[in-house]
Amino acid sequence: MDTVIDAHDVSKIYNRETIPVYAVNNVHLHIEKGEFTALVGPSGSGKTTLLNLIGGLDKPDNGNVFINDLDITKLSANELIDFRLKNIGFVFQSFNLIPVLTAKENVEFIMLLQGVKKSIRDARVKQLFRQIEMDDKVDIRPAQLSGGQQQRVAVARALASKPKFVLADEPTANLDSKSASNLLDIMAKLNKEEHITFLFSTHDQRVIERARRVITLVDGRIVSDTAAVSTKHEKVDV
Ligand SMILES: Nc1ncnc2c1ncn2[C@@H]1O[C@H](COP(=O)(O)OP(=O)(O)OP(=O)(O)O)[C@@H](O)[C@H]1O
Repeated sequence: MDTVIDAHDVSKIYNRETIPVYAVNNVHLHIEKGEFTALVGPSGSGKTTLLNLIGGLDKPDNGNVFINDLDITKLSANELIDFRLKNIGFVFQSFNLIPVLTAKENVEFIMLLQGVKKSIRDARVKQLFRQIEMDDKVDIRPAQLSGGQQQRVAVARALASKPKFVLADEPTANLDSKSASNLLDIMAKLNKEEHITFLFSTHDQRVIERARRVITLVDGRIVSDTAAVSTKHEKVDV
């Protein structure tokens, strides 16, 4: 098995000095290459905090986060920035595209920061826009795109530097059901055909139904971990 994410006994405690909040509480989580996994749970159960710890956007108070065997909790702030840029794709609830850039420029941006040469950038952008089925929208700015189209561009941007995995925090929260379903189709296709690993948090039942593994958090702890077998879900060890 090819483990991409190994969160080991990870905790994040807010307000330690007053009334402590155990946002993530002794969590162990393994994600293998090629997974399509949903993180679910009530509001405030720690989904965003856990994704931020795995993505190196925040540091745990206890425990370690290994990404392909590298303990990212040991990296300095600058090393983490570089590591994230090369290894992790992020998709946010609110799309977070840069408004003054076109769709193509948004997708190209990280490759420009990495000094990727133009011919390679152009080929990658072309391939990504084909994959998100938006070849005809490359030169359009985010404000002229629908929410669903903006989120598809955000997925393309997340994939631009060929990350080891994509973290998506409530990617369909701001989408109507047709756009949400379309986004899921594209993510599922990228997962199936390109073996892209996705870990996403969601409240959306339609998204949960599409996941192949569903991990439930309550009060910062994993309370269930189920693997889908065709349309059924089968319990696995937590
Ligand atoms: N910066 C912070 N300072 C203090 N408490 C925080 C902070 N961020 C999150 N929390 C608390 O940590 C807990 C987990 O929050 P988190 O945002 O991770 O939950 P969530 O499952 O993503 O919620 P939602 O589904 O509403 O987005 C909550 O009790 C929240 O109030």
